[in-house]
Amino acid sequence: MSPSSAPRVLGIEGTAWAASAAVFDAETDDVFIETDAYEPESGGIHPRESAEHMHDAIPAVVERALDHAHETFDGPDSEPPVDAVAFSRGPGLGPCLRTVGTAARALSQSLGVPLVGVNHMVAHLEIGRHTADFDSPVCLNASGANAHLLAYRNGRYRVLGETMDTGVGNAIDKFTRHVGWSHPGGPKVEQAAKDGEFIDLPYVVKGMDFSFSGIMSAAKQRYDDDVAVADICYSLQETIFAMLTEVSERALSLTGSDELVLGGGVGQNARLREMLAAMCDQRGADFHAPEPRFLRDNAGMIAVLGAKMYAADDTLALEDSRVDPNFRPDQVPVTWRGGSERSEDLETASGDAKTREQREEPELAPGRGASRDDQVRGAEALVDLDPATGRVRKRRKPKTYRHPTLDDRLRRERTTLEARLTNLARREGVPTPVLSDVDPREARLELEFVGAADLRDELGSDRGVAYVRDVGRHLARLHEAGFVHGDPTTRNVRVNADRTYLIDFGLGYHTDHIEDYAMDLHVFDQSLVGTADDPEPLRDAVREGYRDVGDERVLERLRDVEGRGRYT
Ligand SMILES: C[C@@H](O)[C@H](NC(=O)OP(=O)(O)OC[C@H]1O[C@@H](n2cnc3c(N)ncnc32)[C@H](O)[C@@H]1O)C(=O)O
Ligand SMILES: Nc1ncnc2c1ncn2[C@@H]1O[C@H](COP(=O)(O)OP(=O)(O)OP(=O)(O)O)[C@@H](O)[C@H]1O
Ligand SMILES: [Fe+2]
Repeated sequence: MSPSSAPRVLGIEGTAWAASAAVFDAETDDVFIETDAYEPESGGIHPRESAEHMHDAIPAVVERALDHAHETFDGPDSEPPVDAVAFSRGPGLGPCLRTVGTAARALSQSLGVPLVGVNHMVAHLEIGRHTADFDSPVCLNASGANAHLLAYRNGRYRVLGETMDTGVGNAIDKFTRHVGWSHPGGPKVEQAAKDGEFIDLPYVVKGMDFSFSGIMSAAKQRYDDDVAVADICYSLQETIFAMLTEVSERALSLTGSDELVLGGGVGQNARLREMLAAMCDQRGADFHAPEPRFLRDNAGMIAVLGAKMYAADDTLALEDSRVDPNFRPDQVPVTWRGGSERSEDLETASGDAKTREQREEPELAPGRGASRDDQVRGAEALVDLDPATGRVRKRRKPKTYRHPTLDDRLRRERTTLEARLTNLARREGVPTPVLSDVDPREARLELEFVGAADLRDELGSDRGVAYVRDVGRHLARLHEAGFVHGDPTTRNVRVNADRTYLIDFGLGYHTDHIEDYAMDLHVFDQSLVGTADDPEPLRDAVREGYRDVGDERVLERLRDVEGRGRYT
């Protein structure tokens, strides 16, 4: 029997705190959700307690979902009221996942319908794509145990950037535990932030990766130093959410996408949504956040993605249905996109996106005439080419989503750093644009125009591998000299027939830590994965180039960075 094209699917979720069951009917687009939340009496989530909660609560929520399925089913009584059972296979807490996996297997057998194993993080993304009716958005997952940026490319959701330590919700919850507030802390911080004023806290982004450990220790320290808790909450939100918004903008800029969706429990925060909406508005992109019941953990998103997977025949044999606490979104072969799914829309939508990108981001080419067209919009800056002088003027414009104090600080600091490190890199033998003027107060630079194209657009050319090898050598030279680029992406490299230039050093800094050097390579690696059709030979090439000049220990550390499961 071939899968129904408008299936009805029962979903079960239980990765951490939400014991949840849902029924999705693809025909009516109706999603019925029943959730029983685990609320720890003290501290954070205890894996064993929450598994017990799953054990006690799952049967009841499943029963209510099944009742609903029966009530809304107009087929014969002899047939099951759903076509498949979908469940969260991971990531999540092992004991919880196993409880839910067992329930899902039993149910699929007793109903006599196939089992579908859903990646929880991909479900957070797909529910946004489903409710927005977007085609190929960048997705910001802002949940408790995770925080990452995903974009679809060649059959997978690629991780463009992610937290280097804890998930965003967990970071906030750790602060509120320190203050003595009960779990979950996110809503309490949102409430307390209403009466706060801005104080400086560490702001850490590395390309499209980011880290919360510095800001969380600083926040706890401020609390111990008697700084008003409202001010800390307000500033935590302003800083953390600005980081997430900035990396989202960078992902839009790098991929050329003009659609952003939000997923995850922290997405219920109004200030985060406001910032993302303002950023998208400022750059002419579309933003969508699903309704709150689809943002926090819920079985509705599992049922919706389960239905897409079921329609694509992507079901699991019982013996292959093991759960996986470290299940990464980029491990999932995406079977349900393209092909049958809205292929016409796919074409039109990507066509539109291209037109928009061409309008906003015309190729920079010297001597192309019409000055108004010679403007490129990066994630941070507007870059104008003056055809008369062959120079570019780069201006970091104020970002309306950011608190003005933070915005001012970042734009000035980065402009100063960019000027200094661009020159320093050239002294180390790395081709960079010659600087003719810098004005930190106005966050403005004047630079030589370099290269004929962005590396992003030349990755598939004959010289792609050679360019990338150059980048490996260049990064090694910077690291040998004691600093990092900070944002080495395929858009921050300009190339022509005989040179490979590094540009945009605004996120660079001096450091002698191997970890920072490895991170620099990791950022470039992720941008290759996000922008190349065939990234593997290029990933090898950057390592080869690095090995020519740099320290082998950095490459060893890079393997370490890649191997880290970041589900803490
Ligand atoms: C693997 C899975 O178990 C895990 N689930 C999870 O983290 O639950 P989720 O519902 O997506 O997010 C819960 C987090 O969302 C935060 N949160 C809830 N409401 C919030 C608000 N208004 N502002 C900020 N954070 C909020 C909570 O503090 C908590 O840390 C995940 O998706 O990472
Ligand atoms: N000196 C230059 N010569 C030629 N092209 C340049 C130069 N500087 C910038 N560009 C072009 O403008 C684009 C954006 O510049 P840049 O990366 O400096 O801005 P940004 O806003 O910091 O970008 P992002 O943060 O997205 O990397 C580059 O990808 C490149 O195409
Ligand atoms: Fe989640």
